[in-house]
Amino acid sequence: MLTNVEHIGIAVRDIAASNELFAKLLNIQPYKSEAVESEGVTTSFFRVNQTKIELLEATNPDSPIARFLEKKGEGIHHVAFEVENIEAEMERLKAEGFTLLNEVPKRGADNKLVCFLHPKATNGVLIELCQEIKE
Ligand SMILES: CC[C@H](C(=O)O)C(=O)SCCNC(=O)CCNC(=O)[C@H](O)C(C)(C)COP(=O)(O)OP(=O)(O)OC[C@H]1O[C@@H](n2cnc3c(N)ncnc32)[C@H](O)[C@@H]1OP(=O)(O)O
Ligand SMILES: [Co+2]
Repeated sequence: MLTNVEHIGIAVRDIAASNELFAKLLNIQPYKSEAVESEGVTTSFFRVNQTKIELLEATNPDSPIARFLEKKGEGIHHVAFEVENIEAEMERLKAEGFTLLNEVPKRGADNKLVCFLHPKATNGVLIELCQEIKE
């Protein structure tokens, strides 16, 4: 079950400058900055009521964010949905014909397990599934 839009991922070239811009826009400070080495990104998170804005800057040229910026420039990169059981959702979506970009849930930012669906199978929108990691 997809319960809510957990975050909207925005690709940016300069996360320090974008932190200032979004802090002005939202009138709040980011609650977290976190690097995710496996994804070649550094992120910062702003909480906006039930959802979040995730800013993403590439930390190496092979990062998905670097390739996205090269091709499309700054902008909305993905929409992340919160799920209660990521494995069950991955199985359901695979059976429905969606293309999973990772067959096993992987560690994301903000204490989550994540999986991505190929945008070609979702009308050109990169979709991320997120499940909170309960300690
Ligand atoms: C996990 C940490 C954090 C979190 O929230 O926890 C994150 O969100 S990390 C976010 C960064 N990580 C990822 O995005 C992982 C999943 N992404 C991928 O595997 C790739 O980026 C992929 C497969 C979506 C695209 O790979 P690549 O750019 O190497 O391939 P192409 O350039 O050939 O793209 C293929 C096709 O897809 C279109 N595309 C690419 N990125 C996006 C996007 N973000 N949204 C929509 N469409 C996208 C691209 O334009 C190509 O289409 P075409 O019509 O052929 O031009
Ligand atoms: Co994300």
